Amino acid sequence: MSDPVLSVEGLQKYFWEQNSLVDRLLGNDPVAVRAVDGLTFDVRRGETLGLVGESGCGKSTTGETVLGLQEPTGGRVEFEGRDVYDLSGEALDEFHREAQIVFQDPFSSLDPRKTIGKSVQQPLDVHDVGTKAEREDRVRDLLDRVGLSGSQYDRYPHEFSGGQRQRVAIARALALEPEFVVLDEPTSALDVSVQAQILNLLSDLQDELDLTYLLISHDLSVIRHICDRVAVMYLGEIVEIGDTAELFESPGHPYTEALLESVPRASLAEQDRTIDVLTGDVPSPRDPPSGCRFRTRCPEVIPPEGLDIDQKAYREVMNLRGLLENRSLSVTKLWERAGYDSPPEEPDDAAVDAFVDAAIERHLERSLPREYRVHVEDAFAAVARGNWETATLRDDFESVCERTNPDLDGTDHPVACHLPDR
Ligand SMILES: Nc1ncnc2c1ncn2[C@@H]1O[C@H](COP(=O)(O)OP(=O)(O)OP(=O)(O)O)[C@@H](O)[C@H]1O
Repeated sequence: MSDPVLSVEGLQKYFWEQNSLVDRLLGNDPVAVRAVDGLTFDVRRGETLGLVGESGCGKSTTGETVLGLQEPTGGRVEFEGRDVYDLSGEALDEFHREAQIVFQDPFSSLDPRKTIGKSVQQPLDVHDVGTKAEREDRVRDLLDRVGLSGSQYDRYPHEFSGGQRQRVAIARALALEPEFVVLDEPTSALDVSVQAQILNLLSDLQDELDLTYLLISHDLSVIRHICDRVAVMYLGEIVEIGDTAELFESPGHPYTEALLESVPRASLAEQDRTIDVLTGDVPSPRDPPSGCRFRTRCPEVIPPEGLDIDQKAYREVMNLRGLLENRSLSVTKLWERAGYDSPPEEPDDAAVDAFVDAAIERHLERSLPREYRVHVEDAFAAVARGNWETATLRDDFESVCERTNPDLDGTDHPVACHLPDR
C-alpha cells in the first residue's frame, strides 16, 4: 500500500448563517451549516480517490477546504507530511504549486477576455517560473498534451467547445507540475459523448505525470470508470471507504447500497430489484439528525430489542415520530378530517377518539400489532389535547441509530453502520 500524499483528520467546515450585524442587533442566533463534519481519510500516492454522494452532502466544500481555499472550522490536513494550515511563506507557495483544482464549469472558470494561452500561462506568471519565452513554450507543450494544439495559444474561450475548454482548464491546473489535483465534477457540465474523452485524458495524464487525484462526483458511472477507491459522503460525513470494485459489488452501508440502486440498470435481470431506492430529501445540514445521519431515510433502521414489527411499519412509525418531535403534524387538518371545522378548545373523549382515528388513518397505512398501536393512539390523543411533550413515542420506539453515531470501523473497507457484517 503506497504512502499518503494527503491525510485528512477530523476535518470540519461550518458556514455561519444569521451572522450579520443586523442579525446580532435583532438578537438572531448564528446558525451553523455543518457542510463538512469530521472527515478522516487518506489519498494515497498515485491513486484516484472518488468522493461521491448526493447534491449538498459537502463534496465540493471538502475539496476546497483540503486545498485551503476555504478556511477549516476544525481538523488537520497534511500534505506530504506537512500541516497545510500551518504553512506560510515559501512552504505555502510550494503547496499552492503542488496542489491544484479543476472545477466543474469550464465556461465560468476561464476568463473570456484572455486568450487560452494567457489563461494557461497565468499560474506560471504568478509564480514567476522561467523566462517569458520558456513559459510560452511550456504552455504550447501543455496544450498539445491535453489534446489541443500549441498553435491555438492566441484563441479565445468562445472559440472552443465545452470539452475543449475543460481541456484548457486541465492544462492550466497542470501548468505548475502539481503532484495532487482535486477534480470537482470535471465532466458534469459536458455532453455525455465528451465525458468519456475527458475522463480518459485525465487517466492518461495521471499515468504520464504520476498525478494523485481526488475526484468529486455525484455520478457513479464516472466514479466507477476512473477511481481506485471511493469514499461515500452523506450529510457532511464519510459513511464508507473501499476499493471501487469491492464497494460496487458489496456495498457495506445502506446509503451506498441505495445510491447504487438508484442508478438505472441496463440488463433485465438487474432491473428486477427488490431493494428500495432512495426516497425523501437529504435533511438540512443546519440541523442534522441525531445519531446516524442516514437513519431518517434508511431502509434498515434498527428497531429496539423486542420490538417485533416489519421494517416498513417501523419506518412509518419513525417518520411519524419525526413529525411529533418537530411538532409538525398538521393538527388543524386532522381535526377537519375528524369532522371539526376548527380544533376544539377542550376536546371531550369522543372528539379525541375521532381525532385519533383520523390521525391513524392518515399516518399509519400499515397495520401495527395491537400492543404497539396503543402507544401511537396514546400519542395522537396527547396531541389532540395539546400535550406535545408526552407524544414523542421515544420510550417505546427509540432506535440505537438515533442515539449513537456509528464510527467508521474496519481497516480495508471501513463502514459507519450499527448493523455488523451487512
Ligand atoms: N458559502 C456557503 N454558505 C452557506 N452554506 C453553504 C455555503 N457553501 C455551501 N454551503 C452548504 O453546504 C452544504 C454542502 O455544500 P457542497 O457544495 O459542499 O455540497 P456538494 O456535495 O458539493 O453538492 P453539489 O454537488 O450540489 O455541489 C450545502 O448544504 C450547501 O448549501
